[in-house]
Amino acid sequence: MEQYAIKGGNPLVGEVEIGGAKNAALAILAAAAMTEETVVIENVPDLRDTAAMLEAMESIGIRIEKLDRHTVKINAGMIESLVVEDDSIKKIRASYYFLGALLGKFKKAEVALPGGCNIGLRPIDQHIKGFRALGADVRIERGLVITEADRLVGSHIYLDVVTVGATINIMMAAAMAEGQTIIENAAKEPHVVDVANFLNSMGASIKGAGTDVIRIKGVKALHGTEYAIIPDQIEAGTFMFAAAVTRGDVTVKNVIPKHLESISAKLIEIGCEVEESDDAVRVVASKPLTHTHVKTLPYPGFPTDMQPQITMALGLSKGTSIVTESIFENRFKYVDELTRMGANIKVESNTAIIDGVQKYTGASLTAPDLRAGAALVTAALAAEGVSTIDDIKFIERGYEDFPEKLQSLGAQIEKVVTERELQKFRLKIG
Ligand SMILES: CC(=O)N[C@H]1[C@@H](OP(=O)(O)OP(=O)(O)OC[C@H]2O[C@@H](n3ccc(=O)[nH]c3=O)[C@H](O)[C@@H]2O)O[C@H](CO)[C@@H](O)[C@@H]1O
Ligand SMILES: C=C(OP(=O)(O)O)C(=O)O
Repeated sequence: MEQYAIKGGNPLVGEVEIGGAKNAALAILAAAAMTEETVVIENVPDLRDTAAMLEAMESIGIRIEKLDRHTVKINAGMIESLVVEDDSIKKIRASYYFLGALLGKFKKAEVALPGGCNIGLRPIDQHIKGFRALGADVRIERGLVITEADRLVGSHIYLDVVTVGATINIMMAAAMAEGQTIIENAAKEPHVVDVANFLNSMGASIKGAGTDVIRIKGVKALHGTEYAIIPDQIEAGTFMFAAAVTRGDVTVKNVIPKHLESISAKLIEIGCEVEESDDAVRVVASKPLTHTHVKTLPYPGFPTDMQPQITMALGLSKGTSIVTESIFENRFKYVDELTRMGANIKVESNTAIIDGVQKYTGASLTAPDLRAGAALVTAALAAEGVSTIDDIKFIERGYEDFPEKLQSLGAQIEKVVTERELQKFRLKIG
């Protein structure tokens, strides 16, 4: 069984390069199916989720060529099927992007219902509402979402909740619809803007991405492009909090500091120093951490994908903190694991009430999902003693070379497979 073995206690110090944004990459890969021409995408992170997406694309006849670890050449000119039900795709959330992309281009798609992190109900009613508003028929049969249309016609769509997935999906479907589509109450996340920029680089006409009203003028065809994906806000934020809890000094490089503002603001509130430059942010944690309150919100609010990381840090911060999760109803499952490390956290409905403790101690832990898993890794890096973390496949969904990057900052972490390797790790760290 693959595990991370971690000996805590070393402050993380140094510089770390942040990769391309998972949640932008997954949508952009699907959107590359919207032209027969060749698309080259750079800064694609090498993750379990992107591998699953590429595998699913190949399964329907899309040609994929990896030019290097992070650059993918895609040609969907010979697409053979509009049914995406590859086994790998059932595990990931972003499979739903094939619906918008294929419906937009081919007016038909059949895609396995989305998987992804088990953090709440995660309905797709707003995606469906959007496709129907554009004139598509949508039904769910045999575990597939089936959507088709004779023609797609632009429409005025008001989203009932701010949803990243539905905003992007409707934007993709509307990119090749007849006439204008207006999405109101749209999500404003950096990856919404990145997908709009990508589609525009293919000849789409999308304005307003990054605000809550997006206007899309449908075009007849999209063309090939070369495009580089934005840096991952959540990977960067995870390293920033790892610096904070290990009392370290870490510079995250190749980031867009603007995208990290809500994260930087909370780190400053809890006692860290944060220095921004053009494409880097340095976090120095020289003072003891202190309490704060935080509520997850759509961008530019504090991201739900950083909620486990901040809760983990507040568990080690002086005083009482409150974290309110307003996006997903079941995103505190990891608190039981933190409790096993000595944390004093009480969860009531969507709120965690945290009484900071002086230290965590190493324990045998299991990652319940992607970000919770990353938060447990950082908790273990701050803890006294050795921890092991199981189910790291969740963490590998969203973090490329996580142990290696942490090692480069001085962390004692290794991926081990056998009991013997674990024993070797224990002997090595003494
Ligand atoms: C692959 C991907 O990009 N995943 C991200 C995406 O997930 P995902 O696309 O699932 O998240 P959404 O932004 O769509 O969800 C936001 C809220 O809207 C609700 N909702 C959503 C769609 C819908 O049709 N109906 C509905 O009620 C959800 O249950 C949730 O409460 O955005 C989330 C919020 O930033 C992130 O945590 C995920 O990492
Ligand atoms: C929740 C996440 O991913 P997904 O939506 O793919 O499950 C995440 O990236 O934190």
